[in-house]
Amino acid sequence: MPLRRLTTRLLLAVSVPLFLVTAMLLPVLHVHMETRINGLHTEARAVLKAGQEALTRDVNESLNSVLALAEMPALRHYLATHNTPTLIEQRYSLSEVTQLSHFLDTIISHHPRYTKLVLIDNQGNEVLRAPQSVAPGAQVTGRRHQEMDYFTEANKLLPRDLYLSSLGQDLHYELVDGDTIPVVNVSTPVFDAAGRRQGVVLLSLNWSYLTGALHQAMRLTHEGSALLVNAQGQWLLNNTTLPLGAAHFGVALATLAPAHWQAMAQRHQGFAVIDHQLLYFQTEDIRTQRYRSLAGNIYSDHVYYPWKLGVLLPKPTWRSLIDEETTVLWFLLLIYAVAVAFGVLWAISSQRQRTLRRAAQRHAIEVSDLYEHAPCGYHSLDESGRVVKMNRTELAWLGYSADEVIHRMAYRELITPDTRPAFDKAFRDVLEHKSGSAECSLLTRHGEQRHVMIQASAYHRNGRFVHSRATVFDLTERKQLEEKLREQAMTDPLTGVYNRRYLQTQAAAEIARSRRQHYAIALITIDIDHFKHINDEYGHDAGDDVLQAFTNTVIQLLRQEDLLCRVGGEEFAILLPNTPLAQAVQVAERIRQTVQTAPFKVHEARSERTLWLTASLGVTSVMAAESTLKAALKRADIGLYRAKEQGRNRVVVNDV
Ligand SMILES: Nc1nc2c(ncn2[C@@H]2O[C@H](COP(=O)(O)OP(=O)(O)OP(=O)(O)O)[C@@H](O)[C@H]2O)c(=O)[nH]1
Repeated sequence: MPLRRLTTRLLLAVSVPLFLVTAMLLPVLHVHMETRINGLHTEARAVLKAGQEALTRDVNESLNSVLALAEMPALRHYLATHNTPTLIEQRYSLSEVTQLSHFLDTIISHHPRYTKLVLIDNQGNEVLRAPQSVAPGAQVTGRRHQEMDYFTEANKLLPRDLYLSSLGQDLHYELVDGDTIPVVNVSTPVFDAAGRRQGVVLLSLNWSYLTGALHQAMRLTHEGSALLVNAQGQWLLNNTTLPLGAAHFGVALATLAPAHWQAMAQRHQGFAVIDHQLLYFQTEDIRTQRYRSLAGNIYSDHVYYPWKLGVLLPKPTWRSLIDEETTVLWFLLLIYAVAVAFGVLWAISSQRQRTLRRAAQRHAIEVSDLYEHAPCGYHSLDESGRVVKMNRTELAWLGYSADEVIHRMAYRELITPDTRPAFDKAFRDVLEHKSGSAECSLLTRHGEQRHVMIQASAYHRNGRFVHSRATVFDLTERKQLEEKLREQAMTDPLTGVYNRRYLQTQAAAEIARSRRQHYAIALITIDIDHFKHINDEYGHDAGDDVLQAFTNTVIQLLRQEDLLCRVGGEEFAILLPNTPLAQAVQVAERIRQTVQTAPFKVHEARSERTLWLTASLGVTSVMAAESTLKAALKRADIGLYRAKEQGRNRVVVNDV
């Protein structure tokens, strides 16, 4: 049972702290998570902005380059000579062509952003290309560009207008240094100084290079990805984007990642959370960015020419949060460990406290039982002597209930008036000297007295008297025993009447009283005649029987206040208070006559025998001047001897 309780407590001790700590930490972690998510939004916006600006800047610079080339006098002139063949030999030497070609080669080769530059005359014929090594794209056959959109569309434009070939839909690829790369063709018409149309300049942009620069500008880590699609949702990056799987230039995002495309297609900009990833996107239309270039109008083969740039960042999860901040994890584990440790300590200590409490309760019950049922009384009194505590033993002695005594009675009221002074002194001693004792008599509810010894001490707390603690010993039995012993010492064991010692002590009191009350005291001594003969004839036991029977006979002849004592073997004395001598003589005579006529039965071996006795008596008065019985006894004895001498069975008065 205790093991089960300990197990339950341990479970509570572990689960409650865990629950509390979790309940406390959850809001904190939630706020932390919110902060991280807000930070992620800010980061996504910043990354998106950086990417968008980089891409726009690069494209705009490219557009400006095309416009600048179209306005180069040498290039204009070169195209003009082509449109007027007769002028070729006149105006352009081979070295000049070579020089122009080298110049353009230098420009293109120093700008990895471009793949090629092509000069096309009004008929769609390619008149110059830089660098020479770049092969035509898949859809460019030969060196004739009459059918190509970048020629046909640009050839219709006004000066400083630009035409961008499509991204994605009609893809253009070129073989550059052995790699097939997507390109974006930018073309613009070339006019001579007279405003005559002389051809078209085509600049092909290396889209792989531009998007590579985009990644760098966005500074994406391996966890983030860039998304770039055109208005139709075609993938415009030539790389592999891990979260979305393998992607290549021109693939439809709707196929690759339907949810992402759905989110991006509905709005121009915004964000969405897809599969624990945060997608931020923004639509950009380079044609509306012309204020950043020198272009007039920018055209393309579609009504709209936007691209949608997006950034995909993993949304933080609890797991990622913890992985990132291992210190926090350890801190959390530490808090949990501390909470659990405290809980376990609490469980063990509370179990121990419970055991100790139970032991203390048992001990208290035992102590209380000992206190309540001790063979002696216990009580405590306050400073005024009022009972504040009393055990059942003492309550039983007194015959009161606890409710009647405790906080209701002063202990003094329970003590007989004659012994109160002793109690008062002892209580004062306790108050002043910390201990005291007194022999008192308790007055019970039923009016009886109980002689007790009280031993008390004071209980102090912080130097102040709180209450007394008293032990009460019942002396009644001891008193009774003492009385019994005293009586035994004063009583003749054979006959049960008092002995000589008692006679002498009691006589002194009687003499004193007679003196106070002025009455006479008489004394009679009695001796059985020839008692030795009874012993000798019938045995000692028969003699004892005779002594007992004799005593009973005499007692019946006396008053209650007369005192019969056995003062010798077969010799008795009777003290007669308030008795004049004459009356005493009458008593003595009555005794003599009764003894003479009374049959005394003695037991022999198997029979009973009746004996007849006589007794001799001496009578005297106790004189007023005598304080002891000594002289009176002597006088009575003299009277007795005289009676013996005169033949026994007679009363002789000796009152001189
Ligand atoms: N059975 C018995 N005999 C006792 C007791 N005390 C004394 N006696 C006897 O009493 C007798 C007293 O004898 P004595 O003093 O000679 O006197 P007596 O025989 O009575 O003769 P007188 O007094 O002269 O009449 C003795 O034999 C004692 O032994 C007693 O307690 N029991």
